[in-house]
Amino acid sequence: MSYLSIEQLDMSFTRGKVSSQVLKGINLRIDQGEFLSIIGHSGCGKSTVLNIIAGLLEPSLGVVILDGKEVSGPGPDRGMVFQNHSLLPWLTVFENVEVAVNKVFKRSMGRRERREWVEHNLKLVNMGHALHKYPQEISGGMKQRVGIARALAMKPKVLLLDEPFGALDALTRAHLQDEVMRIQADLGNTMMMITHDVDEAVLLSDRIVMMTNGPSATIGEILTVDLPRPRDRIALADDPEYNRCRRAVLSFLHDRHRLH
Ligand SMILES: Nc1ncnc2c1ncn2[C@@H]1O[C@H](COP(=O)(O)OP(=O)(O)OP(=O)(O)O)[C@@H](O)[C@H]1O
Repeated sequence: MSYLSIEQLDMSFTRGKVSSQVLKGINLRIDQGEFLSIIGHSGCGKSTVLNIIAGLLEPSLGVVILDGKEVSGPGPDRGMVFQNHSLLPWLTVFENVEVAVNKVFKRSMGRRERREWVEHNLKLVNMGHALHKYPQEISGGMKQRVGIARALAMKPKVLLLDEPFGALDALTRAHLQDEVMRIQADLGNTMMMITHDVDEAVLLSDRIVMMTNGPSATIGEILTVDLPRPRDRIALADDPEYNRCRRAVLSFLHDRHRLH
């Protein structure tokens, strides 16, 4: 059985008497430790898929099963990272992560152990130097690091990343992509990421899920990225398999499923 499976998912939003179908017949199976990206044109329903897995939205039809258990609401077994950091401005970097850790591990970890765990996770994303800074005192990339640390600190079974690097400049983005790859290699996390960036999808993913345009969007194709890890962005620029994958995604998005 797959670690995470999405079975026959349909989603419609209803306003008044008008109902619009956003997703139709989404089926997906994800293995433990896999890195999966979802790519597709704006508005096709990528965030809706992620929000259903997170338990923030209830699907009109179908189920999500994580580690043998049906998803029926939000929970700490699914960590989320959003494009725009969602840190609490009145708490320090340390406290932002601590709030989540206290919520999940108040009973199972002692006070000191929890504090060490918060620090450990912030060090993991190279934020050990800024524990007592407030969100407004750190850069956008640093805020995203804290968001990632906070999600990881809950020891989620799957990490859901909704365009986590979308608001960052190219250099910061590259640094964070490398860090996420390093963390995933170290910890073996199962990750699902939404992106609009073809290079990012190919660099990070084991598989890329390409969605058709809405309404009633579904999975058009799934591409397996057969590149060894660790992956080096510079070396991959001339790699035939890297370029084959890149072309396949670009062709899906721009030739076969262009927006009219
Ligand atoms: N709560 C909601 N109520 C009504 N319609 C919604 C709701 N959430 C999303 N939609 C609609 O569902 C469709 C898919 O939205 P979604 O945000 O999932 O797309 P997306 O692929 O993530 O877009 P983008 O790439 O621009 O972030 C859109 O047409 C959107 O307007």
